[in-house]
Amino acid sequence: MTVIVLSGPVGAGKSSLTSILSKYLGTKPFYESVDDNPVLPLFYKDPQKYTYLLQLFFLNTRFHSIKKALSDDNNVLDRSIYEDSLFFHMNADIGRANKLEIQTYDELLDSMMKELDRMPKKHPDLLVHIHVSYETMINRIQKRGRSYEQLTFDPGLEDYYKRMLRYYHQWYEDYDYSPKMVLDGDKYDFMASQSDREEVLAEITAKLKQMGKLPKNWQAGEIARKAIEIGQ
Ligand SMILES: Nc1ncnc2c1ncn2[C@@H]1O[C@H](COP(=O)(O)OP(=O)(O)OP(=O)(O)O)[C@@H](O)[C@H]1O
Ligand SMILES: Nc1nc(=O)c2ncn([C@H]3C[C@H](O)[C@@H](CO)O3)c2[nH]1
Repeated sequence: MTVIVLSGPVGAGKSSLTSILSKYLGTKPFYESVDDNPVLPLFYKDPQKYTYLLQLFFLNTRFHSIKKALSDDNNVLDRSIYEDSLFFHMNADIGRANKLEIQTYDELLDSMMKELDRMPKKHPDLLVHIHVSYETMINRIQKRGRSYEQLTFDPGLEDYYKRMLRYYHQWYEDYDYSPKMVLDGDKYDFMASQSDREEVLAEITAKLKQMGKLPKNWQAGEIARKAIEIGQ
């Protein structure tokens, strides 16, 4: 099997699909640190003050989970380490980090990536990017309901999220660490529609098959079929 990373902006559906896909493929899910992240609410309240600390927190937790995930050739990861850099530089571009912080962060990330050279695998086998429009993103953020991510909490988040979508567009175009594919997150409701869920899983497994990363006779067994059922 293989290491798959899901990418995409806030609320795109990465955690949800990580759960579905890992059950479907019978692999282990690795989630981003959100509910146990003490810095995240502080950041949304005062981004100017907490950008740097939040980035270090994410880099640290992501690095630990990547090391675990890449030493076992059988996982699905919710977000990539490459997106940490996207977030940091996006925040730096709006004046939330100074030159020294930028330089220190970039050097630290570089050293961490070099450290990964010693792992059995450095990059994922496949990046699955979930593309969403601004409208979908906002709907999903509202649906999930984390208070500090809402536009009512900070109207400035509208610009922040629109900027994020632009940065993600360019980031995905430039990404070349592994094969990649994009899913239309506006079109597929893999949370409520069983046929959408089946289509999304079929797209991913077709890509893995084409890459030779699925065993030749791989068939969705009993447990995999359960992952397709809504409510599982
Ligand atoms: N394709 C989809 N169709 C409908 N609802 C979805 C879809 N994907 C996710 N959702 C819903 O949108 C919300 C956000 O999803 P999720 O938490 O998986 O996003 P995420 O990309 O992991 O976000 P973040 O980067 O902020 O952690 C959840 O309420 C989830 O149920
Ligand atoms: N500033 C910042 N830098 C990151 O590296 C980063 N990674 C994730 N996040 C935010 C987005 C969601 O609110 C929430 C869950 O993804 O955490 C980040 N925010």
